[in-house]
Amino acid sequence: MESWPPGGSGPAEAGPRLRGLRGADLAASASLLSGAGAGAEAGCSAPAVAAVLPAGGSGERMGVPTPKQFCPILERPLISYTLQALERVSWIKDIVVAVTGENMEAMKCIIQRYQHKGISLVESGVTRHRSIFNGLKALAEDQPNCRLSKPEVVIIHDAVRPFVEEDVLLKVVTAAKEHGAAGAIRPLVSTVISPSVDGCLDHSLERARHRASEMPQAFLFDVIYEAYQQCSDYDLEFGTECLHLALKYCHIKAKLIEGSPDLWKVTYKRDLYAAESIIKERISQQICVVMDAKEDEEHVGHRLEEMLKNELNHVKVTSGRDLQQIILEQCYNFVCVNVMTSDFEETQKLLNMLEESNLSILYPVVVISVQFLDYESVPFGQKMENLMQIREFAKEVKKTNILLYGLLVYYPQDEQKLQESLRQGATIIAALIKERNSGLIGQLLVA
Ligand SMILES: Nc1ccn([C@@H]2O[C@H](COP(=O)(O)OP(=O)(O)OP(=O)(O)O)[C@@H](O)[C@H]2O)c(=O)n1
Ligand SMILES: O=C(CO)[C@H](O)[C@H](O)COP(=O)(O)O
Repeated sequence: MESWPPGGSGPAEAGPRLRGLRGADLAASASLLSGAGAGAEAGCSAPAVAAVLPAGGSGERMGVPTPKQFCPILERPLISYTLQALERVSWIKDIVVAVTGENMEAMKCIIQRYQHKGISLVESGVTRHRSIFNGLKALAEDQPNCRLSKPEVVIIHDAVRPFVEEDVLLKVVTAAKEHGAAGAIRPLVSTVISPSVDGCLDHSLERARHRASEMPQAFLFDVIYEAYQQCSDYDLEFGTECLHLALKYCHIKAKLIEGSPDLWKVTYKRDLYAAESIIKERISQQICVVMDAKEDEEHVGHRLEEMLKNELNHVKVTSGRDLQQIILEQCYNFVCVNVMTSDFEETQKLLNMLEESNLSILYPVVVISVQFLDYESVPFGQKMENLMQIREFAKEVKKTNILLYGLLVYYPQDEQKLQESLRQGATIIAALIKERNSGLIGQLLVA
């Protein structure tokens, strides 16, 4: 049988006390965990994996009335981003979310509105540990009315850490299968010191020898469930570390896995701004340019596309020849360049397609309709009258989370001036996409 890691350093250290499972033969790749791929053919078993998300806190440190897991980022509650991050991992079978009775209905609405799948809800407890314990009970077979099946490995992840990636989940699950428990860590940013009762420094820890414990963490289910069953009321009330419970009650030394900086826990108000910036940056990496004219190296629309490519060199600019495919690839930014006409026919076609695709359920989609201000072709007044319709279109599509903006690019005869207009246009497009400001929808900006 193929062992893991491939070419690894022999058998694992002494296993967890409760192990009795499959020893060091690990399901250790995503394909293996989803039951496909070479490892599966070789006969290694993929562990059944579930996740528990504590989401029953009140977010006191954030200082706003809404618990932070329900605070909106780009108009979508924070917890929905975390659910999205977990549910896209195909080998996580069940996700149990612990929320307060008071927020149960709100949570159901979030699940429905953002089309989350495979989520079960349980009532949270008065502390984080109690909420996690309730989540675990929903997965344990010894509980009455248990509808879910007991996983071999359970991931525990805070609902307020939205940027968890599949690779770190895979690492903690793989390590948990081998060691019984595993958790993500980060280097300490500040030195940890211990004050004495009189408020003076008692001692300080050597920063390089300590780490911050983050999430996700993963455990053999039997290990962590037993730890919670055994642990004291004091632990349930004041404890902050699940890995510690596994150590204290099951003698499991968790494997520590280096995590990425994005794993941090949204705690203070400024963290919401940071999370919003990260999300905006992630969805602004690709722009699709749709044109109403045939391909022609010379025409002004093509020159604008080239300008976008040159000015925004960190962004992928694609042409919208295969729009369906681009929508499927989850591009959230569209520039509709109208060279031939001064109406919104082409823009409307694009908007219809976007609405049908449901692309904007999770993120606001930006559409910028570009027109050229060429005074010679159509009388200016008439053109403006047509263009002002953008206000109504923008109001309408905002309901489906599409942000529509207009951009008029001055098109003079003078080559140098035209070049400057196109550069300005590219800068405005970049700013609209980066900011996703819903206050500017329906505006006709001029480059
Ligand atoms: N009784 C509790 C307390 C906390 N949590 C959850 O545990 C995670 C991490 O806890 P923390 O950041 O401390 O959240 P809060 O307790 O909400 O924040 P604060 O300590 O600022 O009040 C959050 O997803 C939070 O909702 C929970 O499920 N049940
Ligand atoms: O980082 C963690 C390690 O387990 C936990 O998320 C953290 O300890 C939660 O504690 P608190 O609820 O006090 O913020």
